[in-house]
Amino acid sequence: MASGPSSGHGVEIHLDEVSKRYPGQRESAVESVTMTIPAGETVVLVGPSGSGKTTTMRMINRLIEPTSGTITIAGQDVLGLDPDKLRREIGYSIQQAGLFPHMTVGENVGMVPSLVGWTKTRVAERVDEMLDLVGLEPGQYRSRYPRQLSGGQQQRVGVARALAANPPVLLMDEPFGAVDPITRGVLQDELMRLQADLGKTIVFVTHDFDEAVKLGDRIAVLGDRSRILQYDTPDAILANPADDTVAGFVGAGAALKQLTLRRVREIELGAVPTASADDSPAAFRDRIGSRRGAIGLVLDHRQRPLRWTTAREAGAVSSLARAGRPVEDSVSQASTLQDALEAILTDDDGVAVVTGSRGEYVGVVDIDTVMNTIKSLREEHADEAGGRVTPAGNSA
Ligand SMILES: Nc1ncnc2c1ncn2[C@@H]1O[C@H](COP(=O)(O)OP(=O)(O)OP(=O)(O)O)[C@@H](O)[C@H]1O
Repeated sequence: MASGPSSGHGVEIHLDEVSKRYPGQRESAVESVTMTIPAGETVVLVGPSGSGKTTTMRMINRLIEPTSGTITIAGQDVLGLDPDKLRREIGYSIQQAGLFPHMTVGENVGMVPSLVGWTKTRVAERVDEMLDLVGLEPGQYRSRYPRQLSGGQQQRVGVARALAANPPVLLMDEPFGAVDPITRGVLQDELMRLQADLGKTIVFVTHDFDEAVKLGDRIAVLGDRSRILQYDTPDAILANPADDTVAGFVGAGAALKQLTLRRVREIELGAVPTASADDSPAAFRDRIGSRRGAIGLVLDHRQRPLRWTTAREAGAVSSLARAGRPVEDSVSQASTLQDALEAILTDDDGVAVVTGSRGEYVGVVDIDTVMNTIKSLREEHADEAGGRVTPAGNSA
Protein backbone atom coordinates (compact mmCIF):
# COMPACT_ATOMS: atom_id res chain seq x y z
CA MET A 1 0.00 0.00 0.00
CA ALA A 2 1.02 3.54 -0.67
CA SER A 3 2.64 4.43 2.62
CA GLY A 4 4.20 0.98 2.95
CA PRO A 5 4.51 -1.03 6.10
CA SER A 6 7.63 0.66 7.36
CA SER A 7 6.17 4.13 7.75
CA GLY A 8 3.49 2.65 9.98
CA HIS A 9 1.18 5.65 10.14
CA GLY A 10 -2.50 5.00 9.85
CA VAL A 11 -4.08 5.13 6.40
CA GLU A 12 -7.69 5.43 5.33
CA ILE A 13 -9.76 2.33 4.68
CA HIS A 14 -12.83 2.53 2.53
CA LEU A 15 -15.51 -0.09 2.03
CA ASP A 16 -17.82 0.44 -0.90
CA GLU A 17 -20.98 -1.67 -1.11
CA VAL A 18 -19.17 -4.69 0.23
CA SER A 19 -21.19 -7.90 0.53
CA LYS A 20 -20.41 -11.44 1.50
CA ARG A 21 -22.50 -14.50 0.90
CA TYR A 22 -20.97 -17.70 2.20
CA PRO A 23 -21.14 -20.67 -0.16
CA GLY A 24 -24.37 -22.60 0.18
CA GLN A 25 -26.11 -19.83 2.14
CA ARG A 26 -29.31 -18.23 0.90
CA GLU A 27 -28.78 -14.95 2.69
CA SER A 28 -25.68 -12.84 2.74
CA ALA A 29 -23.80 -12.49 6.02
CA VAL A 30 -22.86 -8.94 5.06
CA GLU A 31 -25.01 -6.88 2.75
CA SER A 32 -23.73 -3.82 0.94
CA VAL A 33 -21.68 -2.12 3.62
CA THR A 34 -20.27 1.27 2.77
CA MET A 35 -18.08 3.06 5.26
CA THR A 36 -14.92 5.09 5.53
CA ILE A 37 -12.49 4.46 8.35
CA PRO A 38 -10.39 7.61 8.64
CA ALA A 39 -6.61 7.38 8.79
CA GLY A 40 -5.24 7.12 12.30
CA GLU A 41 -8.59 6.56 13.98
CA THR A 42 -9.91 3.68 16.02
CA VAL A 43 -13.24 2.54 14.67
CA VAL A 44 -15.13 -0.01 16.71
CA LEU A 45 -17.67 -2.33 15.13
CA VAL A 46 -20.29 -3.34 17.66
CA GLY A 47 -23.40 -5.37 17.18
CA PRO A 48 -25.13 -8.51 18.29
CA SER A 49 -23.72 -11.95 17.73
CA GLY A 50 -24.03 -13.00 14.12
CA SER A 51 -24.43 -9.46 12.78
CA GLY A 52 -21.37 -9.98 10.59
CA LYS A 53 -18.72 -7.96 12.45
CA THR A 54 -15.99 -10.57 12.04
CA THR A 55 -16.90 -11.21 8.44
CA THR A 56 -16.73 -7.48 7.68
CA MET A 57 -13.37 -7.13 9.39
CA ARG A 58 -11.80 -10.18 7.80
CA MET A 59 -12.68 -8.98 4.34
CA ILE A 60 -10.34 -6.03 4.93
CA ASN A 61 -7.30 -8.32 5.01
CA ARG A 62 -8.93 -10.87 2.72
CA LEU A 63 -9.00 -13.67 5.23
CA ILE A 64 -12.50 -13.75 3.77
CA GLU A 65 -13.02 -12.79 0.14
CA PRO A 66 -15.88 -10.36 -0.53
CA THR A 67 -18.59 -11.59 -2.88
CA SER A 68 -18.95 -8.10 -4.29
CA GLY A 69 -17.94 -4.53 -3.63
CA THR A 70 -14.63 -2.77 -3.27
CA ILE A 71 -12.26 -2.26 -0.36
CA THR A 72 -9.43 0.21 -0.60
CA ILE A 73 -6.61 0.82 1.84
CA ALA A 74 -4.72 4.06 1.31
CA GLY A 75 -6.54 4.28 -2.01
CA GLN A 76 -5.37 0.87 -3.22
CA ASP A 77 -7.88 -1.81 -4.11
CA VAL A 78 -7.08 -4.75 -1.82
CA LEU A 79 -8.45 -7.20 -4.36
CA GLY A 80 -5.61 -6.18 -6.63
CA LEU A 81 -2.96 -7.03 -4.04
CA ASP A 82 -1.34 -10.33 -3.26
CA PRO A 83 -3.27 -11.63 -0.22
CA ASP A 84 -0.17 -12.88 1.62
CA LYS A 85 1.61 -9.59 1.16
CA LEU A 86 -1.54 -7.72 2.18
CA ARG A 87 -1.86 -9.70 5.39
CA ARG A 88 1.72 -9.02 6.35
CA GLU A 89 1.04 -5.32 6.07
CA ILE A 90 -2.00 -5.46 8.33
CA GLY A 91 -1.64 -6.32 11.99
CA TYR A 92 -4.21 -8.81 13.18
CA SER A 93 -5.03 -9.72 16.73
CA ILE A 94 -7.81 -12.00 17.89
CA GLN A 95 -9.50 -13.36 20.96
CA GLN A 96 -7.29 -15.70 22.96
CA ALA A 97 -4.39 -14.09 21.17
CA GLY A 98 -4.23 -16.80 18.48
CA LEU A 99 -0.57 -17.47 19.21
CA PHE A 100 1.16 -20.47 17.69
CA PRO A 101 1.53 -22.86 20.62
CA HIS A 102 4.66 -24.57 19.34
CA MET A 103 6.50 -21.28 18.83
CA THR A 104 8.08 -19.22 21.59
CA VAL A 105 6.83 -15.76 22.42
CA GLY A 106 9.80 -14.31 20.56
CA GLU A 107 9.14 -16.45 17.48
CA ASN A 108 5.47 -15.48 17.52
CA VAL A 109 6.22 -11.77 17.74
CA GLY A 110 9.01 -11.95 15.18
CA MET A 111 7.08 -14.04 12.69
CA VAL A 112 5.91 -11.37 10.27
CA PRO A 113 9.14 -9.35 10.31
CA SER A 114 11.02 -12.62 9.53
CA LEU A 115 8.60 -13.45 6.74
CA VAL A 116 9.12 -10.09 5.10
CA GLY A 117 12.86 -10.60 5.16
CA TRP A 118 14.21 -8.61 8.09
CA THR A 119 17.66 -9.72 9.24
CA LYS A 120 17.86 -11.94 12.31
CA THR A 121 19.43 -9.18 14.37
CA ARG A 122 16.80 -6.67 13.40
CA VAL A 123 14.01 -9.16 14.17
CA ALA A 124 15.52 -9.93 17.58
CA GLU A 125 15.76 -6.23 18.39
CA ARG A 126 12.22 -5.64 17.26
CA VAL A 127 10.89 -8.54 19.36
CA ASP A 128 12.44 -7.07 22.49
CA GLU A 129 11.23 -3.59 21.63
CA MET A 130 7.67 -4.87 21.13
CA LEU A 131 7.65 -6.92 24.33
CA ASP A 132 8.83 -3.84 26.20
CA LEU A 133 6.11 -1.79 24.56
CA VAL A 134 3.35 -4.09 25.82
CA GLY A 135 4.85 -4.33 29.30
CA LEU A 136 6.53 -7.75 29.19
CA GLU A 137 10.16 -7.94 30.24
CA PRO A 138 11.90 -9.45 27.16
CA GLY A 139 14.52 -11.43 29.12
CA GLN A 140 11.82 -13.09 31.14
CA TYR A 141 9.26 -13.77 28.42
CA ARG A 142 10.83 -14.07 24.96
CA SER A 143 11.77 -17.75 25.28
CA ARG A 144 8.57 -18.93 26.93
CA TYR A 145 5.83 -20.79 25.15
CA PRO A 146 2.30 -19.33 25.08
CA ARG A 147 0.98 -21.97 27.49
CA GLN A 148 3.44 -20.65 30.08
CA LEU A 149 1.72 -17.26 30.10
CA SER A 150 -1.49 -15.99 31.71
CA GLY A 151 -4.43 -15.05 29.48
CA GLY A 152 -3.66 -11.35 29.84
CA GLN A 153 0.01 -11.90 28.99
CA GLN A 154 -0.97 -13.89 25.91
CA GLN A 155 -3.18 -11.01 24.79
CA ARG A 156 -0.26 -8.64 25.24
CA VAL A 157 1.91 -10.90 23.08
CA GLY A 158 -0.92 -10.96 20.53
CA VAL A 159 -0.88 -7.16 20.36
CA ALA A 160 2.95 -7.12 20.20
CA ARG A 161 2.83 -9.56 17.30
CA ALA A 162 0.21 -7.51 15.47
CA LEU A 163 2.37 -4.40 15.80
CA ALA A 164 5.74 -6.01 15.09
CA ALA A 165 6.09 -5.16 11.41
CA ASN A 166 4.82 -1.63 12.11
CA PRO A 167 1.72 -1.98 9.95
CA PRO A 168 -0.38 1.11 9.23
CA VAL A 169 -3.56 -0.86 9.90
CA LEU A 170 -4.51 -3.04 12.83
CA LEU A 171 -7.51 -5.34 12.85
CA MET A 172 -8.51 -6.48 16.32
CA ASP A 173 -11.28 -9.03 16.73
CA GLU A 174 -12.39 -9.09 20.36
CA PRO A 175 -8.75 -9.12 21.39
CA PHE A 176 -9.61 -8.74 25.07
CA GLY A 177 -12.68 -10.93 25.07
CA ALA A 178 -11.16 -13.83 26.95
CA VAL A 179 -9.68 -12.09 30.00
CA ASP A 180 -11.19 -11.02 33.31
CA PRO A 181 -12.73 -7.53 33.55
CA ILE A 182 -9.83 -6.02 35.49
CA THR A 183 -7.15 -7.27 33.10
CA ARG A 184 -9.38 -6.18 30.26
CA GLY A 185 -9.46 -2.65 31.65
CA VAL A 186 -5.67 -2.62 31.94
CA LEU A 187 -5.21 -3.89 28.38
CA GLN A 188 -7.68 -1.29 27.08
CA ASP A 189 -5.75 1.47 28.83
CA GLU A 190 -2.52 0.17 27.33
CA LEU A 191 -3.97 0.05 23.85
CA MET A 192 -5.14 3.65 24.24
CA ARG A 193 -1.69 4.70 25.42
CA LEU A 194 -0.01 2.89 22.51
CA GLN A 195 -2.44 4.29 19.99
CA ALA A 196 -1.89 7.85 21.24
CA ASP A 197 1.76 7.41 20.19
CA LEU A 198 1.36 5.20 17.14
CA GLY A 199 -1.66 6.68 15.36
CA LYS A 200 -2.56 3.46 13.53
CA THR A 201 -5.84 2.94 11.78
CA ILE A 202 -7.53 0.41 14.03
CA VAL A 203 -10.65 -1.58 13.30
CA PHE A 204 -11.81 -3.19 16.51
CA VAL A 205 -14.66 -5.68 16.91
CA THR A 206 -16.46 -6.15 20.19
CA HIS A 207 -19.82 -7.10 21.71
CA ASP A 208 -19.17 -4.78 24.59
CA PHE A 209 -20.60 -1.32 24.10
CA ASP A 210 -18.68 0.09 27.06
CA GLU A 211 -15.45 -1.11 25.49
CA ALA A 212 -16.49 0.60 22.26
CA VAL A 213 -17.18 3.87 24.09
CA LYS A 214 -13.83 3.72 25.79
CA LEU A 215 -11.67 2.84 22.79
CA GLY A 216 -13.48 4.20 19.77
CA ASP A 217 -12.94 7.51 18.05
CA ARG A 218 -16.01 6.35 16.20
CA ILE A 219 -18.40 3.48 16.68
CA ALA A 220 -20.29 1.66 13.96
CA VAL A 221 -23.34 0.00 15.46
CA LEU A 222 -24.20 -2.88 13.16
CA GLY A 223 -27.50 -4.65 12.81
CA ASP A 224 -28.41 -7.70 10.83
CA ARG A 225 -26.05 -8.46 7.93
CA SER A 226 -23.80 -5.62 9.04
CA ARG A 227 -26.31 -2.97 8.15
CA ILE A 228 -24.95 0.23 9.68
CA LEU A 229 -27.53 1.46 12.17
CA GLN A 230 -25.38 4.37 13.30
CA TYR A 231 -21.81 5.47 12.65
CA ASP A 232 -20.67 8.33 14.80
CA THR A 233 -18.59 9.39 17.79
CA PRO A 234 -19.34 7.68 21.11
CA ASP A 235 -20.56 11.00 22.44
CA ALA A 236 -23.08 11.48 19.65
CA ILE A 237 -24.36 7.90 19.84
CA LEU A 238 -24.82 8.10 23.61
CA ALA A 239 -26.52 11.48 23.40
CA ASN A 240 -28.70 10.57 20.52
CA PRO A 241 -29.12 6.93 19.47
CA ALA A 242 -30.39 6.74 15.89
CA ASP A 243 -33.23 4.35 16.67
CA ASP A 244 -34.63 1.97 19.26
CA THR A 245 -32.27 -0.84 18.29
CA VAL A 246 -29.23 1.35 18.86
CA ALA A 247 -30.77 2.66 22.07
CA GLY A 248 -31.23 -0.93 23.22
CA PHE A 249 -27.63 -1.67 22.42
CA VAL A 250 -26.36 1.42 24.18
CA GLY A 251 -28.20 0.01 27.16
CA ALA A 252 -29.21 1.62 30.38
CA GLY A 253 -27.24 4.51 31.76
CA ALA A 254 -26.31 6.30 28.55
CA ALA A 255 -26.10 9.60 30.41
CA LEU A 256 -23.77 8.05 32.98
CA LYS A 257 -21.60 6.57 30.24
CA GLN A 258 -21.37 9.99 28.66
CA LEU A 259 -19.88 11.28 31.85
CA THR A 260 -16.89 9.00 31.30
CA LEU A 261 -16.14 10.85 28.07
CA ARG A 262 -15.97 14.32 29.59
CA ARG A 263 -13.13 15.70 31.63
CA VAL A 264 -13.45 18.15 34.46
CA ARG A 265 -11.15 20.55 32.59
CA GLU A 266 -13.76 20.88 29.83
CA ILE A 267 -16.47 22.32 32.02
CA GLU A 268 -16.93 25.65 33.68
CA LEU A 269 -16.08 25.32 37.34
CA GLY A 270 -17.92 26.99 40.17
CA ALA A 271 -16.24 28.92 42.99
CA VAL A 272 -16.67 29.14 46.76
CA PRO A 273 -15.24 31.74 49.17
CA THR A 274 -11.72 30.76 50.23
CA ALA A 275 -9.46 31.83 53.08
CA SER A 276 -6.07 30.81 54.29
CA ALA A 277 -5.77 28.88 57.55
CA ASP A 278 -4.35 31.87 59.41
CA ASP A 279 -6.99 34.37 58.23
CA SER A 280 -9.52 35.77 60.69
CA PRO A 281 -12.40 33.33 61.33
CA ALA A 282 -14.87 36.20 61.91
CA ALA A 283 -14.03 37.85 58.60
CA PHE A 284 -14.36 34.53 56.77
CA ARG A 285 -17.69 33.86 58.52
CA ASP A 286 -19.02 37.13 57.12
CA ARG A 287 -17.72 36.40 53.65
CA ILE A 288 -19.36 32.98 53.52
CA GLY A 289 -22.64 34.59 54.55
CA SER A 290 -25.77 33.05 55.90
CA ARG A 291 -27.31 31.84 52.65
CA ARG A 292 -28.62 28.32 53.07
CA GLY A 293 -26.02 25.74 52.13
CA ALA A 294 -23.25 28.34 51.80
CA ILE A 295 -19.81 26.93 52.55
CA GLY A 296 -16.26 28.15 52.32
CA LEU A 297 -12.95 26.44 51.78
CA VAL A 298 -9.88 26.87 53.96
CA LEU A 299 -6.59 26.51 52.05
CA ASP A 300 -3.07 25.84 53.24
CA HIS A 301 -0.14 28.11 52.42
CA ARG A 302 0.27 26.40 49.04
CA GLN A 303 -3.38 26.96 48.16
CA ARG A 304 -4.25 23.30 48.71
CA PRO A 305 -7.74 22.59 50.11
CA LEU A 306 -7.75 21.84 53.83
CA ARG A 307 -11.22 22.19 55.33
CA TRP A 308 -14.83 22.88 54.41
CA THR A 309 -16.62 25.23 56.74
CA THR A 310 -20.01 26.89 57.08
CA ALA A 311 -20.27 30.47 58.38
CA ARG A 312 -21.48 29.18 61.74
CA GLU A 313 -18.59 26.73 62.05
CA ALA A 314 -16.08 29.44 61.13
CA GLY A 315 -17.58 31.74 63.77
CA ALA A 316 -17.17 29.10 66.45
CA VAL A 317 -13.39 28.57 66.29
CA SER A 318 -10.35 30.69 67.10
CA SER A 319 -8.38 29.39 64.08
CA LEU A 320 -9.65 28.42 60.65
CA ALA A 321 -7.22 25.49 60.79
CA ARG A 322 -9.83 23.83 63.01
CA ALA A 323 -13.03 25.09 61.38
CA GLY A 324 -15.64 22.73 59.95
CA ARG A 325 -14.45 19.40 58.57
CA PRO A 326 -11.45 18.19 56.59
CA VAL A 327 -11.61 17.96 52.80
CA GLU A 328 -11.60 14.19 52.29
CA ASP A 329 -11.45 13.96 48.56
CA SER A 330 -10.72 16.03 45.49
CA VAL A 331 -10.78 15.50 41.76
CA SER A 332 -8.23 16.73 39.25
CA GLN A 333 -8.90 18.56 36.02
CA ALA A 334 -8.04 15.36 34.17
CA SER A 335 -10.68 13.37 36.08
CA THR A 336 -13.78 12.28 34.22
CA LEU A 337 -17.12 13.79 35.08
CA GLN A 338 -18.06 10.36 36.34
CA ASP A 339 -15.30 10.60 38.95
CA ALA A 340 -16.53 14.09 39.82
CA LEU A 341 -20.07 12.83 40.20
CA GLU A 342 -18.87 10.07 42.50
CA ALA A 343 -17.08 12.67 44.65
CA ILE A 344 -20.18 14.90 44.69
CA LEU A 345 -22.43 12.04 45.74
CA THR A 346 -20.18 11.00 48.60
CA ASP A 347 -19.58 14.52 49.90
CA ASP A 348 -21.75 15.70 52.80
CA ASP A 349 -22.47 19.01 51.10
CA GLY A 350 -22.66 17.64 47.57
CA VAL A 351 -19.63 19.54 46.30
CA ALA A 352 -16.39 18.22 44.79
CA VAL A 353 -13.28 20.34 45.02
CA VAL A 354 -11.13 20.45 41.91
CA THR A 355 -7.37 20.74 42.19
CA GLY A 356 -4.68 21.62 39.67
CA SER A 357 -1.42 19.87 38.90
CA ARG A 358 0.22 20.91 42.18
CA GLY A 359 -2.82 20.02 44.24
CA GLU A 360 -3.91 23.66 44.41
CA TYR A 361 -7.55 24.70 44.56
CA VAL A 362 -8.95 25.68 41.14
CA GLY A 363 -12.72 25.49 41.66
CA VAL A 364 -15.64 23.29 42.56
CA VAL A 365 -18.20 21.15 40.78
CA ASP A 366 -21.65 20.36 42.06
CA ILE A 367 -24.60 18.40 40.80
CA ASP A 368 -26.03 21.38 38.90
CA THR A 369 -22.82 21.76 36.90
CA VAL A 370 -22.91 18.07 35.95
CA MET A 371 -26.58 18.22 35.01
CA ASN A 372 -26.10 21.32 32.91
CA THR A 373 -23.23 19.66 31.08
CA ILE A 374 -25.32 16.60 30.24
CA LYS A 375 -28.17 18.82 29.15
CA SER A 376 -26.04 20.92 26.84
CA LEU A 377 -24.40 17.80 25.37
CA ARG A 378 -27.82 16.41 24.58
CA GLU A 379 -28.94 19.66 23.00
CA GLU A 380 -25.76 19.90 20.97
CA HIS A 381 -26.25 16.41 19.54
CA ALA A 382 -29.98 16.91 19.11
CA ASP A 383 -29.12 19.82 16.79
CA GLU A 384 -26.74 17.61 14.85
CA ALA A 385 -29.34 14.88 14.55
CA GLY A 386 -31.60 17.28 12.65
CA GLY A 387 -29.16 17.21 9.77
CA ARG A 388 -27.73 13.76 10.38
CA VAL A 389 -25.72 12.42 7.53
CA THR A 390 -25.92 8.66 7.25
CA PRO A 391 -23.17 6.66 5.63
CA ALA A 392 -23.85 6.37 1.95
CA GLY A 393 -25.55 3.17 0.93
CA ASN A 394 -27.02 2.57 4.36
CA SER A 395 -30.36 3.73 5.52
CA ALA A 396 -29.69 4.40 9.18
N1 LIG B 1 -17.73 -19.88 7.05
C1 LIG B 1 -19.03 -19.59 7.14
N2 LIG B 1 -19.95 -20.26 6.40
C2 LIG B 1 -21.25 -19.95 6.47
N3 LIG B 1 -21.76 -19.00 7.26
C3 LIG B 1 -20.91 -18.30 8.04
C4 LIG B 1 -19.51 -18.58 8.02
N4 LIG B 1 -18.91 -17.71 8.90
C5 LIG B 1 -19.89 -16.96 9.43
N5 LIG B 1 -21.10 -17.31 8.91
C6 LIG B 1 -22.37 -16.69 9.23
O1 LIG B 1 -22.31 -15.31 8.91
C7 LIG B 1 -23.00 -14.53 9.87
C8 LIG B 1 -22.05 -13.48 10.43
O2 LIG B 1 -21.03 -14.10 11.19
P1 LIG B 1 -19.87 -13.27 11.87
O3 LIG B 1 -18.97 -14.23 12.55
O4 LIG B 1 -19.29 -12.33 10.90
O5 LIG B 1 -20.70 -12.44 12.95
P2 LIG B 1 -20.22 -11.65 14.22
O6 LIG B 1 -21.05 -10.44 14.28
O7 LIG B 1 -18.75 -11.48 14.18
O8 LIG B 1 -20.63 -12.65 15.36
P3 LIG B 1 -19.99 -12.93 16.81
O9 LIG B 1 -20.14 -11.64 17.53
O10 LIG B 1 -20.88 -14.00 17.36
O11 LIG B 1 -18.59 -13.34 16.59
C9 LIG B 1 -23.53 -15.52 10.90
O12 LIG B 1 -24.86 -15.76 10.65
C10 LIG B 1 -22.68 -16.73 10.71
O13 LIG B 1 -23.39 -17.89 11.03
